[in-house]
Amino acid sequence: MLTISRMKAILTPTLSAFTFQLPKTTHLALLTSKSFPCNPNPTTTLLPLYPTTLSSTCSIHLIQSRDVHMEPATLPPEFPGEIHVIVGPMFAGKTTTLLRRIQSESSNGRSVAIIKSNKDTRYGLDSIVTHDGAKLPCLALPDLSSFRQKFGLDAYDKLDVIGIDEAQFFEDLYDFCREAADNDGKTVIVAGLDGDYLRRSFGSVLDIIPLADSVTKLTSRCELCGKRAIFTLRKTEEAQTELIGGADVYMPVCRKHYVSGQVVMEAARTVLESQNVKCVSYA
Ligand SMILES: Nc1ncnc2c1ncn2[C@@H]1O[C@H](COP(=O)(O)OP(=O)(O)O)[C@@H](O)[C@H]1O
Ligand SMILES: Cc1cn([C@H]2C[C@H](O)[C@@H](COP(=O)(O)O)O2)c(=O)[nH]c1=O
Ligand SMILES: [Zn+2]
Repeated sequence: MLTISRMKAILTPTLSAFTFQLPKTTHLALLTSKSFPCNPNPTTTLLPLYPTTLSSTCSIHLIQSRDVHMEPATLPPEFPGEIHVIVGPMFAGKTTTLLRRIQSESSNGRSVAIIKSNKDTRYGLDSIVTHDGAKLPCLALPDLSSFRQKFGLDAYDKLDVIGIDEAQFFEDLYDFCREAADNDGKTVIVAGLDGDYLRRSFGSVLDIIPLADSVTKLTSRCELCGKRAIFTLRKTEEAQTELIGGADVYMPVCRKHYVSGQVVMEAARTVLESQNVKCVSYA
């Protein structure tokens, strides 16, 4: 087991970024359960070497620096990044908030870029557009892992802030955000739906909450009563999770109208489904 002082010693970056070197006169030994059969911990452990206290049945291998081979360690950047998450139902102002934050970062002299999913082709692929018509240029991509390559490696290095809209459509959201903030020092601002039309967790948006510096949940106005809307009701009978659309397909609703609306829509979907099944069985 690692003591606090040993953990501090390991975490204190007196080591180079790419090599893990032990001085030749080290009093540390890398012991595994194989080389040290009486070790109660079966995993590889860094332990102090105190030969006098060890049982004579144990064989010990003192590994000198030239023998140690470890994967290159990546130290955090000098200025670590940040992750800010904006969630809420449709029409809550997520894209508007993202645009404002990006514009404000840009006017503070920071270099910015916005990514959206190429699944949403409603307003073309070269800009993100709010339900009010405000827009900013963006890159529409199938996944986030292709961003560095598409944006250009040099341009990526110079980038300070990355905005991601429609985050629910990106499967690799977690890895991208972690790497961009932890390793590359970027500020990442993520906007997306926390829940789908059935109020189930949507894509990987909720997975990045543990990585986030801040989480903002926005609300809209219920289209049926004007109260605070926290859910998105799908007005059509389609049942698949992903269905691109705007006010023609969805409306923001309060809890009461979600529950009553969902009962009506579920009943309609069930009727349509049973009719489809009949059609298929007659065919
Ligand atoms: N029921 C609605 N139907 C259409 N537009 C709406 C509705 N409710 C609000 N809006 C408009 O949508 C704007 C928010 O748009 P946007 O930022 O694109 O939201 P989000 O990204 O959360 O879907 C609001 O400022 C408002 O003008
Ligand atoms: C609820 C819900 C939404 N979608 C789609 C519909 C829109 O194309 C986007 C959300 O856009 P917005 O910027 O938040 O207005 O997501 C979906 O595919 N499935 C759903 O359940
Ligand atoms: Zn309502």
